[in-house]
Amino acid sequence: MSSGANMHITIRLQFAKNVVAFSDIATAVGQAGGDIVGIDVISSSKTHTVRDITVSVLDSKHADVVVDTLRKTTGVKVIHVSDRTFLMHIGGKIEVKSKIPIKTRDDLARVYTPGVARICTAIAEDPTKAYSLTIKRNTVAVISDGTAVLGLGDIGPYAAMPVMEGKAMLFKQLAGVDAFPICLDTKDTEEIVQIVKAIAPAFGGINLEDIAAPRCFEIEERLKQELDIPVFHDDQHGTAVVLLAGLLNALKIVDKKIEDIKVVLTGIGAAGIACTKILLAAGVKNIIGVDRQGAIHRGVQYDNPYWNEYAQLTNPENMTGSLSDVIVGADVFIGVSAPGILTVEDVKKMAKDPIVFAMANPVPEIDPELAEPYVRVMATGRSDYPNQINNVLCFPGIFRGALDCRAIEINEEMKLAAAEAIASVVTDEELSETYIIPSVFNNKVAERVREAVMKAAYKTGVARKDDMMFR
Ligand SMILES: NC(=O)c1ccc[n+]([C@@H]2O[C@H](COP(=O)([O-])OP(=O)(O)OC[C@H]3O[C@@H](n4cnc5c(N)ncnc54)[C@H](O)[C@@H]3O)[C@@H](O)[C@H]2O)c1
Ligand SMILES: O=C(O)C[C@H](O)C(=O)O
Ligand SMILES: [Mg+2]
Repeated sequence: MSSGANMHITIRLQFAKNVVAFSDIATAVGQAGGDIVGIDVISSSKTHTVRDITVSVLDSKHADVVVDTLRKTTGVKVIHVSDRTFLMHIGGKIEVKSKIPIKTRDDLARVYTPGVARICTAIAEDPTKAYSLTIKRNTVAVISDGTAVLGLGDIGPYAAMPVMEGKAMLFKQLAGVDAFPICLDTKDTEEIVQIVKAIAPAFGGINLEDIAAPRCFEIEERLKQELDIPVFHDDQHGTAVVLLAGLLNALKIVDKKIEDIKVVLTGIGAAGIACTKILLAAGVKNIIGVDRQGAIHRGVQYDNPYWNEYAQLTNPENMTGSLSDVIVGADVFIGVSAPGILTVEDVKKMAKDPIVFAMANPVPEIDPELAEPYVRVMATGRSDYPNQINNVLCFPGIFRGALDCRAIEINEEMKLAAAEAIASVVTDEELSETYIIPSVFNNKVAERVREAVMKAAYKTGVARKDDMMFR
């Protein structure tokens, strides 16, 4: 399975009219397995025509096959090939816009010097005014060091930017939150903590993203202690919240109780540890974590201190061995690890009505099409299959709620409330094997999450804004 399902490429071709007809070109594309979904005439002379053809292909390898076929077709010259996804990224995906135009000298004197000085003085006298007089109240920093980007791993801060820009787009579109992507060229915990603290005045919240474990745990802990605005590591808590929402609904379908299930979870990193903790808090008793070298168990001293703690909290029967060994009889598989590590044979060893959440991005632990015949409920992190378990269902709404009540933190109660809110969007009548979790585009999600999170924030005393509605 590729990362580019439904990929479209646009090929600019010049062809000699007296040598080749467009129908020959279409046939060549078809024989190479491509599907022409759009044609634009760019120019035409007596002898030559230039056209852009948009072709649907399976993945980048398949794209090369189609382009090669055209290159070998007599009379055809491939001028260039572009990929629609690449085109969408040219120049980046977001920009800053002013709310008010500066048309006159008078406007200038208000938005800028000298008028702005009065505003600055007011904030200097009362720093809480930063919430009413600056972008702070609606702005979140999306911070990454580029070390655990999707499932691509440590690809660095430049390569991480497109993901962070995408997160900013989602914050804005789904919850009206202005988010700014900041990718740091350092992997040093202390330096990251100091940089984030130093830039915090502009922001009402900090969303940490794609920072590898175990460093991400310390960074988050330190920032939570040292800042008075919410700090939330999306890959840990956003994922955990959405996973719990999906699992609560999937268990209704298979009619199993959360206390009775056996869960096997792969990838004991940022997402895996947080998912495990939320599941334990929600009542799961038997959960076994598996990383590269097998099941995490007591009896080994791990270099990673978080794994030693993990072994204490999980694996009640202290099972050892590989994923294939421990998956026997499991009711639920959760993957937040790497592509293709769960086999069909493994799925066949699971208990009746298996639930498989293969959430590695962009390529899941098992190809849903291979797993499909053997599972009862299948979910992935992807948008091109049903049941997308992705933290995008959580982070816009949870920050919307936290910003609106000016919460000092996002605590456990707020996360559990968010999970229940997401799950509740799917009604009992709607619930089915292919609909356990609402779509990213369901506009009820962010609003429900916001309300539930604010309620929990007021209840737990972390909201700073007076709001009689939630008292
Ligand atoms: N669907 C979602 O919403 C969502 C959210 C967060 C993370 N993810 C995905 O989960 C994965 C992990 O993300 P993370 O932020 O926790 O990264 P991470 O680097 O913190 O952790 C990844 C863990 O997986 C382990 N791992 C790698 N290959 C493995 C293998 N073959 N078998 C067992 N374990 C293996 C690593 O050793 C590490 O402990 C990524 O693919 C990411 O895209 C999905
Ligand atoms: O970015 C996503 O789509 C989900 C998640 O944050 C991930 O890192 O995979
Ligand atoms: Mg992420």
